[in-house]
Amino acid sequence: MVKSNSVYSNAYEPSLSDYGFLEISNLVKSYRTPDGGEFVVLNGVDLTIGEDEFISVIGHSGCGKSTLLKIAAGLERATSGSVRMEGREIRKPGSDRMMIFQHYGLLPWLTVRENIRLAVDEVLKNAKRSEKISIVNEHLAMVNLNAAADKYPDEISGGMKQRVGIARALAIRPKMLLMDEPFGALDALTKSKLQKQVLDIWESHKQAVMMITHDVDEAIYMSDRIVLMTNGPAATIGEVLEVPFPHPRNRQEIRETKEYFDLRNHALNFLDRYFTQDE
Ligand SMILES: Nc1ncnc2c1ncn2[C@@H]1O[C@H](COP(=O)(O)OP(=O)(O)OP(=O)(O)O)[C@@H](O)[C@H]1O
Repeated sequence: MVKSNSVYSNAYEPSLSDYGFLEISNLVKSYRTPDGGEFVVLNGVDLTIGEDEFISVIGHSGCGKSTLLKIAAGLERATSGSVRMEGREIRKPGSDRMMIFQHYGLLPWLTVRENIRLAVDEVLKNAKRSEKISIVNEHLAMVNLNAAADKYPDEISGGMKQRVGIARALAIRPKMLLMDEPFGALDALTKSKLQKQVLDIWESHKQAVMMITHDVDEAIYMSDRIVLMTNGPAATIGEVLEVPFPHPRNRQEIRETKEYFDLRNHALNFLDRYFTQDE
């Protein structure tokens, strides 16, 4: 059931009950071209994600990573094949899945607090006012944004905006987080702090996560498995690597291990191979 061609697949063995939460089967996505032809973006993607599993997806630009994430979010439909969450076909966006984008997606005319509150209002329609206020406050505190709660997005830094996006996504307690290069626009220090913060939150809440990244170190530090995509058009999953480090992880400590070095080189060599094919 688990697609894993990895040389590392014996290093970390999650139990079978971890699997089957999100199931992507034989997924094909193509677009009509202006001349009436067909442009196949994804061809035959099979992937199963556990309900508390953190998956990273890496691949060269244009291979269809965002398309895959959008299909899982219900923002795009597959051309054929299926994407099921807890056995039900995903056909449209739902509050059980939340997306976090690289470019924040905040509403500029609402304050930090109001941006989070809006999502809570939309999803937890029947909750009491006091309950909603306390959920917003809890999530503001979780990402250390109490002091910025009444500021507008253009009054805060990129890292803070991304924290608002994360708090907003988490506040509605989705079963799955879909993150499209969530740290891509941040400076190195902010990125590292926020990666740790997201991992801390994930370790205490344990949702399914699918995160697109271009950063192999980020993928190894954060995820349980790393999905390596082949190049497009007609991209598919080339390999799935198991990350053999238990959570919580210490970034410095794991970096000094041979397993880290081998895993990193394996992923980079895979990407180099595909890059070279393109040249
Ligand atoms: N609505 C659309 N109509 C036609 N082609 C599309 C559409 N959306 C995406 N594509 C094409 O699908 C391919 C995959 O795009 P996608 O954004 O999923 O790639 P990606 O791997 O996420 O890229 P990047 O890493 O650069 O963000 C690209 O060639 C893109 O031009």
